[in-house]
Amino acid sequence: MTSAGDLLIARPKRFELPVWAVLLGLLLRWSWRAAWWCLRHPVATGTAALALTLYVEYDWPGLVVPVVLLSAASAVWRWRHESSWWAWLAGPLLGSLRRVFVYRRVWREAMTLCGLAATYDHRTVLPELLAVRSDQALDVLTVRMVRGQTPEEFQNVTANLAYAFGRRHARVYSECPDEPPTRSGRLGWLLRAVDRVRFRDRPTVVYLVLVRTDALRTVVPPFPVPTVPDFTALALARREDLRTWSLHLLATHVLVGGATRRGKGSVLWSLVRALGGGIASGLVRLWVIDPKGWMEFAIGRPMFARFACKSFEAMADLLDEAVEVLRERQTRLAGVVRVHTPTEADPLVVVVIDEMAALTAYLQDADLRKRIASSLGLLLSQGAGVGVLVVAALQDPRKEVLPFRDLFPTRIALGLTEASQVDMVLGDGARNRGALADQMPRWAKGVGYVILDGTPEPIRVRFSYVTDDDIRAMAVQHPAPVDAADILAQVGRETATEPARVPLPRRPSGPLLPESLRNLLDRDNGGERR
Ligand SMILES: Nc1ncnc2c1ncn2[C@@H]1O[C@H](COP(=O)(O)OP(=O)(O)OP(=O)(O)O)[C@@H](O)[C@H]1O
Repeated sequence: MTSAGDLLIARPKRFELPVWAVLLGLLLRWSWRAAWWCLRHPVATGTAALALTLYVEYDWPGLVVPVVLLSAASAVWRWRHESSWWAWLAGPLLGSLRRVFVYRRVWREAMTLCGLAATYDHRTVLPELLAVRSDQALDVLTVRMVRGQTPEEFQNVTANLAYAFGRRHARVYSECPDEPPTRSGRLGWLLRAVDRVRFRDRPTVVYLVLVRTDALRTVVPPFPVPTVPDFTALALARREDLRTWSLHLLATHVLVGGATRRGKGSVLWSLVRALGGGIASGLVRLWVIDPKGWMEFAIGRPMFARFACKSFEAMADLLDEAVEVLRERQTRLAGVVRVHTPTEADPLVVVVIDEMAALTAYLQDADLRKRIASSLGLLLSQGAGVGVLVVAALQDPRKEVLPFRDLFPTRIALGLTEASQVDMVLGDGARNRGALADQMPRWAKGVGYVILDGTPEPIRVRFSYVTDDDIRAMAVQHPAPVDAADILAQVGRETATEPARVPLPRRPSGPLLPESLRNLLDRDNGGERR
């Protein structure tokens, strides 16, 4: 049995330091820290040293005069070239101030409460805030993750991070959200070398983008119509960072998902507008299907090479003819090119379908529905490479409604009604990565999420709002050529009145007899067995 008297208590030996040694140690420690801080912040240190020298030499005028001169120079710079002023002066300055006075102050609390702090060796380890870069609308925080963390852990708490820093919108990127600029000129090689270091792949950091000023709150006016559209960059929307979001239309199909009255029309009309110059020159042919019957597209009719809006047979015919164009091009281009290049002789055919579910799910005529489904399946699986593209809008993105959802490589999600629909439109995990399309406020008409080429993270954009008057003006300025419908010698079919819808065959009315009995009666009457 062990008693208290048997226990051996071991105490570490304590050295008593004289007070002067303690004070000297503290002094050395703080001096080392101050020197290290100055080395890490050369601009702030240099500015402070300069200000001190000027003050000592010239008293107050030595400080006031340079401040006034620098402010005037800055104002002129901003007036003459605002973007470079933001990139080189205001952005870095504002970023440094916000880093110290906004983010560093609440960093520990925010990281801990958002569940991003880890514990190692009985110590709390936090993600490290490396840098903050600001522009007119956004703050981009470069954050070094704790060892063992992945960008997904940050993406899963994107909304928490936004609110933790007092913002409504945030996005987490695993790679630098900015692209390296194109450098040319005499010093281009040097700048390119610097960019290679600046934009190097950094798997240990994530980029947290916080929206400071929501640039998408105001309506975006229509973009100018280029004379020759660049099919790889059609300007359609404004991004959160005030840049223009451009659609890469070449060799892709586009799906626009959005609940009713969320602005699907503005996406389609922004696209039609961006293609305007090509419509008039014959470089693009728009084949438009509007199952809502004249509701959405009728005022732009002069711009369309083909238009079907009243009968579903005409819509099915239009799609069949698009398949014919596809087949003809496949035969002609096989072994010659891999991707069709639009020319006036061989234009890009864009089949625009508003409310696609009307053709794929709500159409009652089962035969017609099957016919439409088979044409759409062919167009979506084989049309992109030969320049027969489909741009479709729909409200309900479920598989039952749109079985070909996965055949659309480019997808746009406007305001949706359910969280699950976001991933249905943009792909698995898009909502976790920040596409909160189901939480759009009422004012956010025409606001949506898109996925940029090459990055898995979605960005928020607002499509330009093309009014009815703009559409009328476009129809006058950019009408389709008179022979626009004549791609496969089909002149006149669509300009002719659409065929009246043939009524569905009805079952002969009569006594409700069982099938077997009716067969027996038919046989007795000399009729054929059913
Ligand atoms: N980009 C936009 N900017 C501002 N307001 C817009 C924008 N797009 C649409 N709106 C507004 O939202 C309303 C609905 O737009 P739109 O008809 O395009 O929606 P939709 O999704 O096509 O509707 P539906 O489901 O009925 O087809 C418009 O009347 C317009 O006032």
